[in-house]
Amino acid sequence: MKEYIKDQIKKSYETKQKIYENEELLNNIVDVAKKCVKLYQGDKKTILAGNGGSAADAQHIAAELVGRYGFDRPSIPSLALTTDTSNLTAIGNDYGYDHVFSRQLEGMGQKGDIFIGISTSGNSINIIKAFQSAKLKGITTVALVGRDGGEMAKIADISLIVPSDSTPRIQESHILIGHILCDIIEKEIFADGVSL
Ligand SMILES: O=C(CO)[C@@H](O)[C@H](O)[C@H](O)[C@H](O)COP(=O)(O)O
Ligand SMILES: [Zn+2]
Repeated sequence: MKEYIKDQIKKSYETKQKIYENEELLNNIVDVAKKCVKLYQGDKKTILAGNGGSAADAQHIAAELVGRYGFDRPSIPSLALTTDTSNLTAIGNDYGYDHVFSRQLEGMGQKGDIFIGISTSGNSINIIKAFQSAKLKGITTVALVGRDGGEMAKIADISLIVPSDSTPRIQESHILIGHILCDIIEKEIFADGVSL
């Protein structure tokens, strides 16, 4: 049993090691961080969504920005589309589950916002539909995905593809990337910044 646990931990840090060595992915994280920092000056926001574990990641990241990540500072606007059960059930019931995020994005997204869709497969239809709505509204799309990036990576403005085929390992890396983004955004806006 202990060997099995150690093997799981090893697989997790091996995935993170691959991210550490992936210059393209690191450059894309820098790109997303810079764009998110600019949002604050323009009174715009990050919007996030995902299904299952990725829904938890979406609201976790939004809460780090609206609340605080590492130190006290003014709130940074961010919205997770996974938290309002009235919206989710009404839209799901009346239009279908595929529309639960796109409909909210149409209502609450503004030109200039950034939408981060989180999916391990890159193929969740409700996120793909939200990307399509985002494009129509002039909202930048970021695919935080895994595997081959799926359909989401094909249509997103920027793709952060975790190099793994394992759903849990991808999710663990997604929250690592989410935390790094929150850390940079917070420091760039309200502290001395980091050297990007
Ligand atoms: O957390 C997990 C599995 O680790 C699950 O809840 C998982 O997120 C769900 O099956 C999702 O529906 C998977 O969707 P996606 O990552 O392919 O977009
Ligand atoms: Zn999970």
